[in-house]
Amino acid sequence: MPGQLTPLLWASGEAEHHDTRAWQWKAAQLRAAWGGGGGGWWSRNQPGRNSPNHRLKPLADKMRPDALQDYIGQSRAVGQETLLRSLLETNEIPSLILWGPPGCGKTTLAHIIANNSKKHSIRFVTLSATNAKTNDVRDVIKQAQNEKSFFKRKTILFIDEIHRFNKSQQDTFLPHVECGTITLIGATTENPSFQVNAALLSRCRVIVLEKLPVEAMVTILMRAINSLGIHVLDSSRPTDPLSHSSNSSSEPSVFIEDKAVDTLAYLSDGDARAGLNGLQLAVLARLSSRKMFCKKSGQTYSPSRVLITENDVKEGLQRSHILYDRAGEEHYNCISALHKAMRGSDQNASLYWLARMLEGGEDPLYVARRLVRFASEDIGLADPSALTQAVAAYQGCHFIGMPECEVLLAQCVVYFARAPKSIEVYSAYNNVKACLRNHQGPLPPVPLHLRNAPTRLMKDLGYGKGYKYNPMYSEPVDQEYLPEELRGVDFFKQRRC
Ligand SMILES: Nc1ncnc2c1ncn2[C@@H]1O[C@H](COP(=O)(O)OP(=O)(O)OP(=O)(O)O)[C@@H](O)[C@H]1O
Repeated sequence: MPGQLTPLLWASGEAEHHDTRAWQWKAAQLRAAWGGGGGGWWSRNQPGRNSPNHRLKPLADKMRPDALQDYIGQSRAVGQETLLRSLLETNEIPSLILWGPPGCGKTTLAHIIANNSKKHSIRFVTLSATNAKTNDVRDVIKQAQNEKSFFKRKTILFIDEIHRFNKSQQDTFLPHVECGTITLIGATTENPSFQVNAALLSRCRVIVLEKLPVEAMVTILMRAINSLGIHVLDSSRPTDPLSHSSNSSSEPSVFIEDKAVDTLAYLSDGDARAGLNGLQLAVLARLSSRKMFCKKSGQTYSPSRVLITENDVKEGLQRSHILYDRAGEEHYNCISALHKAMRGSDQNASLYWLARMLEGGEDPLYVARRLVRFASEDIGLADPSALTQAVAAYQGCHFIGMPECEVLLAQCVVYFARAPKSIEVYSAYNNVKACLRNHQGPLPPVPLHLRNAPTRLMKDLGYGKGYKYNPMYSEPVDQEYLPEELRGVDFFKQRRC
């Protein structure tokens, strides 16, 4: 295993993330790779090549298994001895919430259930909470009611990213799950105890899916590699595949180093979509740059063998990651850029970073939570109403969801960019925390005069003795409120104590 590499987080060039032109250039390169030079080989070799729009589908979608026996890993959730497995086998599907990290197989499991249910004449309807409106849910429910009463047909409603539905949207289907008009299957990357209505949650079985382990990732990648007709090169037998040019067809033979497969499996961090996208981009990039220049003849030629190396897959993974990443580095880069733009009072850039996140499918509540923090950390007492604004924006987003809530966030972001800034409270509080953390030995006792004395014994021990009750004095009271050993310390002025 490549020890020093961190999954999905190797150096990607800070400047590139913050440079729009670099971003656009990467996207253009990527598009070229998808439809460009390698496209011919790709469309002739990829799985599902006979379907009319097969060139448009990502490899991950094409490799999605249709049956449970091809579903890799996740044995704790759907292994042989599990309850869910026996329910699926007898086709008794309960309402489910599939909870797990991106690319671990939630949609795939729903797809397998859909396939199975079609065989038993059960309707399977899919909605994505990122773009479905409450009316879409109502339509599905109405149809489900008709199907149930006229044809005795059951309906399974699959809602991808169910956590993006707000409370009132989730309330729409609660009674229909309760009375059995629909069986609900929701998929979410977020903890359902916080993001799914308690009433709805109590009517669903929560299935926890895990990050796919490296071995499962290798199996998934190897299936794709085999179906693409790519040969795996055994690194224990060092031969140069490019030196053998026995291939007579015009199609190149594609090879991949075995360590490239291992590295891809490892760096995908349990996300099969990232791994398969990375593989696809590595192959396409290598194929599209296949033309070589021969110094001797002065002509270009295309070698009949192409080798995908460890570096190619890293590059492929990095490219796919930039475009599809919602849970990784790009998500943190963008929120950091938004925070800094607001801190720098640049309303223009603040709006840009906000839109870039929302358009990329970011959860609006994630952004709203950051605004609540910003209100106190960066604006603080320079404009205390900022905190109210942020909390209101958070609640508004929760009530109305995307896309309607985007303007609430935009308003709040511009308000914050324009607001006066003060870190007085934030840094004073940090000074107090540093003081407590750096303290050696037992913490100083609370001064006796500041202690409450609800019992006689406490009074006898001197609790509350000498305390001056401020409202009784017309002039400022001279009284110490810090422990004895901190006397004179001013957290608002000094950095450390
Ligand atoms: N357990 C699995 N077995 C085989 N292939 C898998 C498995 N999990 C994922 N895949 C592959 O990865 C692709 C992406 O998986 P899927 O769409 O199910 O992820 P997801 O958990 O729904 O992710 P997200 O939360 O990002 O939507 C699938 O199309 C499939 O090719």
